[in-house]
Amino acid sequence: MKTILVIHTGGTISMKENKETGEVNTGEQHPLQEITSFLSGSTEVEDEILFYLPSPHIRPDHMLELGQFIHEKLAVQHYDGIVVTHGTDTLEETAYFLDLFLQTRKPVIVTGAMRSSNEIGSDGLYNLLSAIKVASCDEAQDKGVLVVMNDEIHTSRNVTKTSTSNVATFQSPQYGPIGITTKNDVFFHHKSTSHDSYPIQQLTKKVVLIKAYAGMDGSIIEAARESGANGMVIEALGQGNLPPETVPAIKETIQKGLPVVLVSRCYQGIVQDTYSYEGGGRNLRELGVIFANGLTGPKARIKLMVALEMTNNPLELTPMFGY
Ligand SMILES: NC(=O)C[C@H](N)C(=O)O
Repeated sequence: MKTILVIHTGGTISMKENKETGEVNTGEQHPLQEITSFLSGSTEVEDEILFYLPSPHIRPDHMLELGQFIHEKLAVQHYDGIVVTHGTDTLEETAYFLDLFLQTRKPVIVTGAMRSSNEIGSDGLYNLLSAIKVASCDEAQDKGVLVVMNDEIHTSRNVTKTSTSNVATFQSPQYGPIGITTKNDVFFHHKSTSHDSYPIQQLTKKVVLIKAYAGMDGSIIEAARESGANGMVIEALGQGNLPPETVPAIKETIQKGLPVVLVSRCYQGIVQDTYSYEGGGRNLRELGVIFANGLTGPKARIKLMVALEMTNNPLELTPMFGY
C-alpha cells in the first residue's frame, strides 16, 4: 500500500466556475477532496489544505512555508510521496524553489489545472490522479521535484507555462519532458542529471527580474538597484547580449556589490560569452556578470534568492549557476 500526502495551495484546480456570471474563483471547499473512489486499492491518500490562494498571490514566503511543511511532514510520518496542487501561473517558480530547498529522495510532484473543476473538459481531476500515480511510482524517486500535467512529466528546473489557456501549456522547451503517464502506467524515458539543493532557513532577499528589449537603456537597472534589490536577473537578447546604453548601469551595479545574473529571453539555448562588442556577452562577463546555464528568468531569480541566503560573494555564486 502506498501512502501519498496531497497538499493543496489553491489555483484553478481548486476553483469552480459560476455558471451565471462565468467568473472563476475559490469556493468554500476544495472540489477534489473526495477522490478515493478514483484511486486504485494500492494507494491511500491523505490531504491537507495549506493555502487557498490563486497562484498570482503566492509569494516567496508561501513557497518557504510550503517547503518547511513538506519537510516536517516527511520527518514525522511515513509517506511514499507528496503531491502539491497549485495555481499554474506561478507553479514553475514554486516547483523549482521546492527542488532547491528539499533534501528528500521521495517523489514530490506539483500539478494544477487549466480549467476549473466544474467546467466542461476540466483537467484538474485527471492531472491530480496522474500526479498521485507518479508520486506512487518507485522510479520517480531521486528525480527532484517534478511537474505532472496533461500526461507529461517535467523537471521543475526546465518546465515553463507556455500557453495562457491550453491544457498542454506546461512544456520544457530546452529538453522536453522526462516521462509520460497513461491511463494505467508511468514511463520515464530520461534520467535527471545534476541536482543541487540549499537547506536555507529563510527567504528574505529581494531579487528583481528585468527583460531586455531593443533600445533599452540603464534607467530601469538603476531604478531596480535603488529600489533596495539584493540582486538582479536580466533576460538578455540572443546569446546573452545587451544594448550598450545598459553597460554603465550594470558596471555600477556590480561595483556596488549587487550580483547580476544573465539568462536569455530566448526559449532555448544558453548564454555564452561570444560577442566582444560593447554590451556583448564577453564584455558583460568581463564586467563580472554571472552566466546562468539554461535557466529561464523566473527560475534564475528563485535560484539567486536562495543562493543569496548563503553568500553574496560572486566567486561563490558563479559556480552555483553553471559557469
Ligand atoms: N490555471 C490556473 O491555475 C491559473 C490561475 N490564475 C492560478 O494560477 O491560480
